[in-house]
Amino acid sequence: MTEQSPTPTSASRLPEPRVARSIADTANHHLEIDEVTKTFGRQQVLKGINLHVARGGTTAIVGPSGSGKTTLLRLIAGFEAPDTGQIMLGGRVVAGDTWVPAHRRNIGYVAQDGALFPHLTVGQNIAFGLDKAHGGSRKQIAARVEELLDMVALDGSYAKRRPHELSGGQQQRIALARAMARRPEVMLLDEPFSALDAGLRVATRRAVAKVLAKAGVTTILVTHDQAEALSFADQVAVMRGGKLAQIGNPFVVYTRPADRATAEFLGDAVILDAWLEGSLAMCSLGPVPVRHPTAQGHVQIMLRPEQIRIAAESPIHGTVLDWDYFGPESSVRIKLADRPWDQPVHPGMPGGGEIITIRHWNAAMARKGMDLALKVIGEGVAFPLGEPSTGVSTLAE
Ligand SMILES: Nc1ncnc2c1ncn2[C@@H]1O[C@H](COP(=O)(O)OP(=O)(O)OP(=O)(O)O)[C@@H](O)[C@H]1O
Repeated sequence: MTEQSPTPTSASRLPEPRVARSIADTANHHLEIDEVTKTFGRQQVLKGINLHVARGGTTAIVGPSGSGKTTLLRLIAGFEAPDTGQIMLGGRVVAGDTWVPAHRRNIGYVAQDGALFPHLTVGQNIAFGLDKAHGGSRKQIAARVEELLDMVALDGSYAKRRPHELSGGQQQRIALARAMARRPEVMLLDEPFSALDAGLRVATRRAVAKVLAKAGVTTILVTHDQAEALSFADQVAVMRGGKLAQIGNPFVVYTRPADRATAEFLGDAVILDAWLEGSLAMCSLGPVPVRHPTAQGHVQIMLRPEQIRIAAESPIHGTVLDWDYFGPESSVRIKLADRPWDQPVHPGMPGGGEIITIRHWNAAMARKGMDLALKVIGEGVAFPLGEPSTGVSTLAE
């Protein structure tokens, strides 16, 4: 192979990435948000949102604080009106040329703190969610409250308790029961688990997901917790600065993020300079295959830390700098060896020596100063040079 200079296929030449509106087929859309914008004062909070949600599907909107997630949820609920664009529910325009008020949209809403009425019992809180059509006699209301309690896996005796006599997770389940009382077709969950501690959070999230899936309710969860988004939803929409940067299934957005900022937001990322020809990137971890590269030449390649394994033998080496022990795994900081591969050197290519962080289950494998052989599993993702980093969760230094 002869030495080549970098070709001018750089970031500036690349078209704006197109973000598909949905991963579902068009016929199955329950909620359709098209070109929606919203400005508060002089701040444009939503800058042209396109998102389609399948009937009965679960979409997580994930993004940093202030990116516009709650605003979008409030527009769907009908608490705010978009400046431009259109929102359709079940094929009917609810915001745009016509306006359907919140109470006529058949949408349930659960807020971060559940917002239960402290002076009412659990039963009264849930019954509050029943309108006249679903209410009926006292006996019928009591039966429906019990049914809703059962739906969220709490027995009927809870109806007499007051909210302060419940755990945080139980309060959130009551808030969900109240929101389910009118049999909504769509449920909007605005960070409903964020006030719960880690263990309760996972259990409550599972319980809520089960209830909603069983009832076939189309669900949108807003969260700034990437792990929660990836585990809860069948479609993840990544929001940044009032735009959706990527929409895809959890596996795709995690393993093939559309850009560097999305990669870093969704989890730890090892990012290295690389030289890409065709679908093979040369970097300090050796040759790494890249699927559907959007750039060539000098790029940055992204790998998830779990893709970098300690091998019995490999031409790629690194020295352990230090590590953090987390019980089931350790996070190991490694300085890669200088120029570990026998390939032509391209201008702008690293000569090795970068510091990366990987994870390993066996802390004994990683002592300071130890020389480790490394190999890469799976494919990397190439980003054109010059993509800004969010500065979040970057493991490569
Ligand atoms: N009613 C309002 N009036 C003025 N500004 C608002 C209003 N609602 C939201 N904003 C602003 O819009 C921006 C986006 O807010 P939003 O609550 O939608 O973000 P978010 O992504 O949900 O954030 P967080 O994760 O912190 O809840 C923020 O800068 C916020 O201050």
